[in-house]
Amino acid sequence: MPPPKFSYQPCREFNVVVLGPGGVGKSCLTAQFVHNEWIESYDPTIEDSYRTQMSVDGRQVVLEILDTAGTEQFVAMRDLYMKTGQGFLLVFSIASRTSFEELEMLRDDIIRIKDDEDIPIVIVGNKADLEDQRSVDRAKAFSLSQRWNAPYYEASARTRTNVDEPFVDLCRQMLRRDDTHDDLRDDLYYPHQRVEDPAAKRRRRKKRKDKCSIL
Ligand SMILES: Nc1nc2c(ncn2[C@@H]2O[C@H](COP(=O)(O)OP(=O)(O)OP(=O)(O)O)[C@@H](O)[C@H]2O)c(=O)[nH]1
Repeated sequence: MPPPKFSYQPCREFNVVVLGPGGVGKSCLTAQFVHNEWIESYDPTIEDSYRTQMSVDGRQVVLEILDTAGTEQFVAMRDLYMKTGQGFLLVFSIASRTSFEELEMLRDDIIRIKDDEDIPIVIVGNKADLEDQRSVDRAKAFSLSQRWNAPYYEASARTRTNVDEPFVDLCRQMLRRDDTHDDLRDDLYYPHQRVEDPAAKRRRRKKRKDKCSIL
C-alpha cells in the first residue's frame, strides 16, 4: 500500500475589525462569537480585543478581533486600526436607519486608508429579533451588498442567529486574498522560473507562516 500523503496547511493569522455606529451590537456579536455569551447591558466600548482560533474549510485560522468604539468621542483611533485590519465586519442595526446610512462613510474611510477597493468586508444587520422595529428593508441592505460586492447577513446577538457565519465568511475572503497574494509574491521571487519544485515552494511558505501558535 502506498504511504499516506500529507499536505501541509500552515496556520494563518488575521486581524479582524468590527466596525459600526454606537449601540448596534458590535460587542454583543463579538462576545457571542468568541465566548458564547449574551450581554444585556449597554456599556459603550472604547476598544477591546479578542483572540480566537477556528477551523475554516479544514484550515486553521487565528483571529485577532478588535471590537471598536462606535461612539464619536472614541473614533480618533479609527485610522490606526483601519490600517492594520485585514478584514472588516460592518455592523448596523436593522432597527436604525441612520446606523445603516453611516456604513457608507465607514467603507469609504477603509478604502481611502488602505488605498485598496478590494478589502474583505462583510455587512451585518444585527438585532434581527426586533423585526417589529425594522426600519431597514432587507432589499435595501441587499442592494448595498451587491454594490459593494460584500456579503450581507441578518443576525441577532440576542438569539445567537447568524453570529458565526459572518466571521467564517470573512475568514474565507481573507484566506482567498492571502492565497492570491502568495502566488503573486512567488512570481516576484521567481520571475524567470515558470515551474518551481512544489516541495521547495511549500518549505518557503511554511517559513513565512510558521509564526502561528496554537491557542
Ligand atoms: N434586541 C437585541 N438587542 C441587542 C442585540 N445586540 C445587542 N443588543 C443590545 O444593544 C445594546 C448595545 O449593544 P453593544 O454590543 O454594546 O453595542 P456596540 O455596537 O458595541 O456599542 P458601542 O460600544 O457604543 O460601539 C445592548 O443593550 C445590547 O444588549 C440583538 O441582537 N438584539
